[in-house]
This record gives sequence, C-alpha cells and structure tokens, in this order.
Amino acid sequence: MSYITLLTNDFGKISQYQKANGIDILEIKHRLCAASISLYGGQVLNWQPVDQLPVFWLSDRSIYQPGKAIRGGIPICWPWFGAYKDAGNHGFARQIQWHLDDIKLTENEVVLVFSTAGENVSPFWPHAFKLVQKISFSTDFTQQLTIENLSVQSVKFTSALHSYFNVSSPKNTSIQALNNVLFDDKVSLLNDQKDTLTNCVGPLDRIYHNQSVQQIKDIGWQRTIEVKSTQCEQWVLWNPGRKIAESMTDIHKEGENEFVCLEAANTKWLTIAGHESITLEQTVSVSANSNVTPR
Ligand SMILES: O=P(O)(O)OC[C@H]1O[C@H](O)[C@H](O)[C@@H](O)[C@@H]1O
Repeated sequence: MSYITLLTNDFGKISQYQKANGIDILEIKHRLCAASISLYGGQVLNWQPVDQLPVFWLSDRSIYQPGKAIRGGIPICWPWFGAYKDAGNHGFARQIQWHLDDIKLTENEVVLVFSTAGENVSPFWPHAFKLVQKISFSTDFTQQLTIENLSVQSVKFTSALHSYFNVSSPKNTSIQALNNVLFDDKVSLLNDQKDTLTNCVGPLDRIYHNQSVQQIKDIGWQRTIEVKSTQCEQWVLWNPGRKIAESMTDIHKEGENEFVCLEAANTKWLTIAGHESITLEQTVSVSANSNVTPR
C-alpha cells in the first residue's frame, strides 16, 4: 500500500492511501489521537484518543466498493433516513465521493473540512445541494454537517449521523437518559412506547423523541461515551441482534456483540428554504466510569 503524506509537523501526520476499488482513506496520527476517514461517503471510520480503545466500531467485513455503504464508523444518512419509497435505505451521501478541502494540524487538534455537491444525484431527491463536513479530532471529537440548498425552491430532508460506538458488549452497556422517553419501535412497529432498558442487546431499532445529552455507560471497559447533538431532534438506537446480523454479509461473525449505534437523527422531514443552509452537529467525549457504587 503506498501512502502519500499530506501534512506533517511536530504534532502529527496526515497521510492518504488507496484501498480496494479506488477508495481513498485519510489516516491521521496526532499526539492526542489516531483517526481515519474514507473520502468515499465522507465517512469517519475510526477515532482513538490516546490511552483509549477505539471509540467507533468498524466491521472487518466492510465492503469498500462504489454503490455499497461502508459498515461502521459514522455513515452520513442523508437526504433521507431509513427506507424511502423504492430508494435504498439512508440516502446517497454515504455512497458518493467527497473531497478534502482543508486540513489543520495544531498542537491540540486535527481539523479536516471535506465536501460534496451535486444535482440530480437520485431521482428520489433531484435537488441541487452542497454538503460540508468539518471534523475536529482530539481528546474529544466534534462533527459538523452543513447542508446547503443550492436551489431556489425549498427542499426537505431527514438525516442521521449514524455512529457505531465500540463497546465491550451491548450486554454491559446502558444509556440511562433514554429510559422512560417516548420512542417509536421499528421492531414491533408500535409507536409512542416507553420503557427502561437495562442493556443494549439487540434486536433494538428505536426512534427516541428526545435531544438530551446521552451517556453510553460500558461497565465492561469501565468507560462512558458522552454524545451531544445540535439540530437533531431524535436519537436512534440500533443493534441488529444475532439473527439479523448473521443475515448481513458485511458484519463479521458476532460483530453485533461489539457495537451499539446511537444516531443523532432527524427522522421527521425538515425544510431548508431556497439558498439557505442548516448545520447539524455532534460531539463525543470519553471518560472513565466513576467507581462510586451506590450502597
Ligand atoms: O443496513 P443499513 O442500511 O446501514 O441500516 C442499518 C440500520 O440503520 C438504522 O439504525 C435503522 O434504524 C435500522 O432500521 C437499519 O437496519
């Protein structure tokens, strides 16, 4: 594999290499973290602060091929989330080429800006658009997605920053702030449900109508992943469980026991007026669980 160095200084190095089928990967090594991004799909694949296990999960059986979505990291689901008419799941942003526009490598962070633009990309969503992602990798992670409507008419979209979080096991993982929050259940097809989950073992496929800060507490690895979103009205919680995972060719054996998806989503159509834009954001941080156990 031949690497091209894009930028290097005292704080780190950013290189690029080509995987199968012409898919370009950016690899980041910084004094505070390591990370990688695929320019196909504009998809974060990995982020690992120093002294931490990787924060995002990536399948060993991901397919790196135009026309397919990469399984893991943070696929960008846009301009629709989930199923839509006869189009495939989750829109086309995760299956088109993005371009690197800017890199900054400073003592405290690596900031990358990349974008993609088009018109008539899909008959299901033919409008003119530009997407810009700005990502900061450091001890924390910030991702901003700006959606620009380049047409005169208003457009509608749904979306998700579909993060696959790497956990010791969904069995050891809980997300307390989702307890007793109204959710629509895509497994039972019942809406407006409420319950308390003691873990994240699948099959789970839920749309929670809530925007509060979430903490994914992992008692196996004794760490908590905190996720905050801006301009995202729902959280989607997904783990396929064994049976569905076994039917998915791009999830490695028992891969469903290694991740929990918690997606900063807009599952109801939002409107962007002509020539206007909207920015969605998520931030992720990791900390050790506090060892204080209630008596
Ligand atoms: O297989 P994909 O198209 O990547 O979708 C994977 C999953 O994404 C979301 O979490 C949806 O809520 C699920 O219904 C879907 O199965």
